[in-house]
Amino acid sequence: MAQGKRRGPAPKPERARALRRSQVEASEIERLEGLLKSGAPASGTSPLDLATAGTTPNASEWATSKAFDGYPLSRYTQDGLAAAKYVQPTAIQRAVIPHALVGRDILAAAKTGSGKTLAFLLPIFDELRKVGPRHELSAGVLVGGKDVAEEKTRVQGLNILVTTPGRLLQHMDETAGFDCSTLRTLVLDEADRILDMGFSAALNAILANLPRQRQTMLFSATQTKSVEALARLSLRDPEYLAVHEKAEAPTPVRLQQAYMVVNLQDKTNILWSFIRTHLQARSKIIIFLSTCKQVRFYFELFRRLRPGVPLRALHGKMSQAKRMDVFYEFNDARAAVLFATDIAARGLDFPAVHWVLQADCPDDCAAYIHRVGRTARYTAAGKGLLLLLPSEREGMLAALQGARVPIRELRQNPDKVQSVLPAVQAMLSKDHELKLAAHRAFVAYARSVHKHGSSRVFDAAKLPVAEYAASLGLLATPRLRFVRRGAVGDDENDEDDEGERAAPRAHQAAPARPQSREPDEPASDEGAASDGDAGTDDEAQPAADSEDEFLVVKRRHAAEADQEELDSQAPDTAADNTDALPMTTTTSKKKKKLKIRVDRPVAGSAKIVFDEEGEAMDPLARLAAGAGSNGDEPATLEEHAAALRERMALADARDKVDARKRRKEARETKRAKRLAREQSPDAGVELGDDAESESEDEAEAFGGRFRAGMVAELREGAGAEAAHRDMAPAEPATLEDQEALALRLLASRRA
Ligand SMILES: Nc1ncnc2c1ncn2[C@@H]1O[C@H](COP(=O)(O)OP(=O)(O)OP(=O)(O)O)[C@@H](O)[C@H]1O
Repeated sequence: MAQGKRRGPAPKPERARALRRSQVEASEIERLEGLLKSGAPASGTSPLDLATAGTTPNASEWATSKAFDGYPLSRYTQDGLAAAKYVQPTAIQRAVIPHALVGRDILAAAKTGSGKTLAFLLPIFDELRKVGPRHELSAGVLVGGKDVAEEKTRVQGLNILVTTPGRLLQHMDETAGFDCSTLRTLVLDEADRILDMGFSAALNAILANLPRQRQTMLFSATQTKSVEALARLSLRDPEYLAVHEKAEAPTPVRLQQAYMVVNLQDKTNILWSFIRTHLQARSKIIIFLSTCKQVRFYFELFRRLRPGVPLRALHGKMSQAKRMDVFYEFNDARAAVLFATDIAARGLDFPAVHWVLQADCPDDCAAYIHRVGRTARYTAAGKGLLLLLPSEREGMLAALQGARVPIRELRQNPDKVQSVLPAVQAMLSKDHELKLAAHRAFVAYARSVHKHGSSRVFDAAKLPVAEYAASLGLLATPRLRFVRRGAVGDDENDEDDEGERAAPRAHQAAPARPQSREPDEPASDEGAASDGDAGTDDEAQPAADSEDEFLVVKRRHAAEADQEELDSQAPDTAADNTDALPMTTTTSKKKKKLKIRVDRPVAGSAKIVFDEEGEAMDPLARLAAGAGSNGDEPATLEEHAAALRERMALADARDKVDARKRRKEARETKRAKRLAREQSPDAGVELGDDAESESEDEAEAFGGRFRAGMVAELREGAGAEAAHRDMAPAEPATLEDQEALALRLLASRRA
């Protein structure tokens, strides 16, 4: 068999395929480049304005396309868009993409949830096409909270780099060989925030290190003067594309916004009630608080109280890995509550968030807009509720009105506000960690307000600190060392040696416990409440009713008359009047019914309850553990504690009088004995022994023990007063005496 002449190795099939692919890609790039050159929008115009209604542009008029497939994007990018079901670009995308594709610098602003991310990602992806069709992509995310040493080994030669300014600067400074000289496109998302956070110096340093020939794009949802200044510094002949500039409001159209004026000390009840009343609707809720410590406290507290919905917490003190976990968990949840600081206020795109509750007033209007923008994203609807203290109302509303934010006043339906404070206090009394968390939350919040100074919105001097402490379950108000005397709260603040003083009663009335999880409700997978079932008393703890019954509409101002009705939130039409009722946490009827009877033992029995370790249980802890075991419980633990304190003071006074009387009697007895001895030597010995046992020292000691007895009573609960009175005159000396006393004590309690 004749052998043919060998002409070298035949091309392998893969090689042939690769060759064909690169030829196809090369010709595709050429075609797209041609389109980009011929159909680019004129500089200074917005493609949105160029678009003519109802007409389909031809290929060379791609700049006005209303569909992604009309843009000169590579086949890979088009396939990706189709796979992700992105068909029509949003307004900001239509405005930005045509300019961005031809490499222009851009300063863009659009409302939250309007699709800014894709507006800058698409041009980046297509830029990579130009880098080289056979290029293998490498991408990196550099953010704080990760292992920087490990990052240093991986940051070389990245094609796409997503980073925070601080971390980028760190790598520029510290990572040998970290090279940005090939950078072609720089995108700064949330540009205003970068500047707010004091990163302008860092940013200037970064810009100085980047190649001058680059495309730079700045995006933000709220355009500020500082962003414009940054644009002047870093952009070349930029396109200013603010697509919602002429919109009636700076917030999404499908967002319903309301505010409610509340007292600081009512927030715990309101938060609890809000969560409980939105259970049935299986809502996804984000609750914004000012500080990490508040987030921690409410998360830890509420998960122990088991509201019947998964709870999550997100704040800046968490590791990056934990943050990511929480992000995905909340992302995937159908119904959940996320307690968060402003770390979750910007850029995060959680799907289907129904409610954003700003429990603490945001720093400013921009912060408000970003926070509330976590709901009503893209075409979804959503609701936002802002809680304002009376002192914050004027300043914040003026700022919101100045920015044309359509917000109207609601007030809480007092029948739907559930008082959870008794349970909170009970929890704290037995859970040291939680008490510590409450203490820290209190100080952190006060500090956060204090740091604002006396601004138009925040007024530290007007904070009802003692009531607030009580509302976090603290029986004493933590000392605020950073507050000058009298600036926050009253002067007593600094006087207590322990750094604490007794808090006045919280602004709450009747008791109610958190409702137990209903059988069909999902358990909070953050861990069960440590004290078992939190109670099922339906009367004291209304069931999770219709979510909207919690809020009722206040009479609207004339200017708000045209605003879309929020009447679904106002089943109680009788409540539709301007004069909001003062905040009450339950009806006076309930208050009366459940009022504590200080002359009766706790829950009908003053018997001492021991825990598993054999320790006598604190009555507050006992109430927490057994709350709801019967319907005859005291009104509130706070009332209970106050009553006991009062009784202790009374008993203490009585004790002193008794002790004085006994000392006097002892002296008189002594004198009588001495006289008798002097008169009758036979009687002396016996009487003398008795006199020894009733020395003044012992009388003092008795007084001491009696006070200890009152402390014990505070521990045991109400109802032991009579027993202590009985006990007073005859302190038992022997075991038998003690047994006899114990029997008397028990008998008096049963009576
Ligand atoms: N053209 C589109 N078609 C369908 N969905 C889109 C489109 N563009 C964006 N989205 C979706 O809209 C949501 C919001 O987009 P994105 O996160 O980009 O908003 P944003 O303007 O950056 O908001 P923020 O300012 O709050 O960060 C995302 O879930 C995104 O997938």
